[in-house]
Amino acid sequence: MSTLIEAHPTVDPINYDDILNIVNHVRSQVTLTEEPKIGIICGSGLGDLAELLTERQVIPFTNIPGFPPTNVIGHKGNLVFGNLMGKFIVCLQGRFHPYEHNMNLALCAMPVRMMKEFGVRTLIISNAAGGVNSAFKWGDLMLIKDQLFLPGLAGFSPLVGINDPRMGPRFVSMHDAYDLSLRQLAHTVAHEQGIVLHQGIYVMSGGPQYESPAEVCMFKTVGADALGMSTCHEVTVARQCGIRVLGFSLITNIANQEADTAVEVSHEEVLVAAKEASERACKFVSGIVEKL
Ligand SMILES: O=P(O)(O)O[C@@H]1C[C@H](O)[C@@H](CO)O1
Ligand SMILES: Nc1nc2[nH]cnc2c(=O)[nH]1
Repeated sequence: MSTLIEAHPTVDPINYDDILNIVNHVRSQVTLTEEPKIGIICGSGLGDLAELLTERQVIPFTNIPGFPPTNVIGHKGNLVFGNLMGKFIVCLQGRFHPYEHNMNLALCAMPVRMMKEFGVRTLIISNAAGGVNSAFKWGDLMLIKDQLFLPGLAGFSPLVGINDPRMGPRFVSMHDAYDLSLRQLAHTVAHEQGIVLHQGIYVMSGGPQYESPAEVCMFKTVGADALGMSTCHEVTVARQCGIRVLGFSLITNIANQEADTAVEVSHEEVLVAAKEASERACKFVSGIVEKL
C-alpha cells in the first residue's frame, strides 16, 4: 500500500527528508528564538489550551504541505507556537484520526516526527474516551498508564514500511510508553488542584463507529478502562524517536455494556462533555507544564 498523501503526492510521511522539508517550510513561516521542548496534542476538549498561549504564532494546517484536512468537528487544525507558564511550547490544536485518512497511521502521526525535529522532548497528549471502568463518571479525567493499540496489533502501525534509522529504531520497546515520573507529577498536580484523576488502560480502536455493548465487554475483559479512536499511533512514534509521553483521557460518555439497556452514543454528546471538562483539563495541563 502506498503511503503517499493524496492531496500532496510529493510528500511521503515515512520519508525522513520529506518531513525535514515540511519542518523547514514551517520554520520559514515563524520566528523561533528557542526550541520548544514541550509538545502538546490537544484532543477533544483541550483545544482551548492553544488559545491560552502568549506570543502565539499560529500556522493553519492548510498552510503546511503534506497536512491533510481535519474533518472532525471539535478539532481546529492549527499548529501553534507560544508560551505557557513561562515555557516555550508547540501545540497541535487538532489531530488526524486514522479513520479519516484511510488508516494511514504514519500520516496521522507525522506531526509527532515534526515535533521531534523542532526540539520536543516531552509530549503531553489528550483524547476524549468512553469510560469502561465502573468507577468512572462523566467528565472525569483518566491518566493513561498503558495502551492497547488495536490497529497497531492488526498491522496498522505507523512504523510499518521502510524504516529510516534517522526516525529511530526499527523495533521499538513500548514497555514505558507512558512515563512513570510524568505520571507521578500529574498526580501531584491533580492533588494540588483538587481534581479527580483516575489511572487506567486506554484502548484505541479503528473507529469511527462506537463499540457495541458486546465489544465493550470484550475490551473490559482484557483490561480496558477507557475506549477511544486516537493517541496510540502518536505515542508509538513518540517513543520511537525518544520523546517521553504523558497522556490522559477526558471521559465523555459511559460505554454501554448491556444491549438491553444500552443508550445511543453520539459525537455531539462527546463534544458537550469535552467542552464541560475543558477548563479543568486546561488548568491541569498548565499546572503540569509549569512544573516541567
Ligand atoms: O481526538 P479525540 O480522540 O479526542 O477524538 C474523539 C475520539 C473520536 O475520534 C471522536 C469520537 O467522538 O472524538
Ligand atoms: N472508541 C470510542 N471512542 C470514543 N471517543 C469518545 N467516546 C468514545 C467511545 O465510547 N468509544
